[in-house]
Amino acid sequence: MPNNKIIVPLDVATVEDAIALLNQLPEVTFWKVGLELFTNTGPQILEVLKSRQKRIFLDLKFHDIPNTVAGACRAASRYGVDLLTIHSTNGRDALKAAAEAVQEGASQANVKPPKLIAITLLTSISSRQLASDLHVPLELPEYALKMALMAKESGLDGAVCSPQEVAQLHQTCGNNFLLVCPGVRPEWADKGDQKRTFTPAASLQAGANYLVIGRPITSAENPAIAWQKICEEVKNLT
Ligand SMILES: O=C(O)c1cc(=O)[nH]c(=O)n1[C@@H]1O[C@H](COP(=O)(O)O)[C@@H](O)[C@H]1O
Repeated sequence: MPNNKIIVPLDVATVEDAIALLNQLPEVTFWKVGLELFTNTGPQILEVLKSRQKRIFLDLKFHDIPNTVAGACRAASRYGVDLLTIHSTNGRDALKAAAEAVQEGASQANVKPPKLIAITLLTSISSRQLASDLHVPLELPEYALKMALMAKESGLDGAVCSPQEVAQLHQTCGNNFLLVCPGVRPEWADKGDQKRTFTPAASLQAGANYLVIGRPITSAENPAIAWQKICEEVKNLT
């Protein structure tokens, strides 16, 4: 079912608001808990999601020195979530340390280790900003690919990338490297702060394993109808 490939972020401030979304969207099987909700309320929402048999993407985007990143990944892996993020710009040493720490944390808690995936380049950054703000002299697709390859070589399970780069990453990194794409916008939705977008159908056709789609659904006047429209768009895609 293609709609099992859509992850909806709980980008809200309170557990009550998160539960309201869960109730409005009972068909969503995979939810993302990110910085806003986790910083406000801690791990409480993870238990709510587990009690409803939902899959969980814990998107805490760790970025620090190897020892600190490893400690954070070890701790996060004890929650028994399905996906966990760190930034590829942590560098190779931290990525390797994080990959090991994920296994340690999960085995300490006797849970399945999460798939550890690295942000290649945030989907809110344009080619121009990559050059002018981040002072990266490479072309954006080449930079994203290099970040994904470093993550793969460091033992990570996959990467987060924009759908505009996913075909190239899929071709180079292979079928076993998980590719998760935010920056997904149906034709009828506002882009907001997202710069490198594709539609849901085009993102899946380009090879994304999962799509992260937030505001087009969660900020819609009727989230259930927005969800249905997106499911309709992707229904014939595998
Ligand atoms: O790691 C992420 O999920 C992420 C990486 C990235 O490069 N861009 C990005 O938008 N995200 C997340 O994906 C979600 C996108 O939400 P919408 O822009 O509302 O669809 C947000 O929760 C972001 O935190």
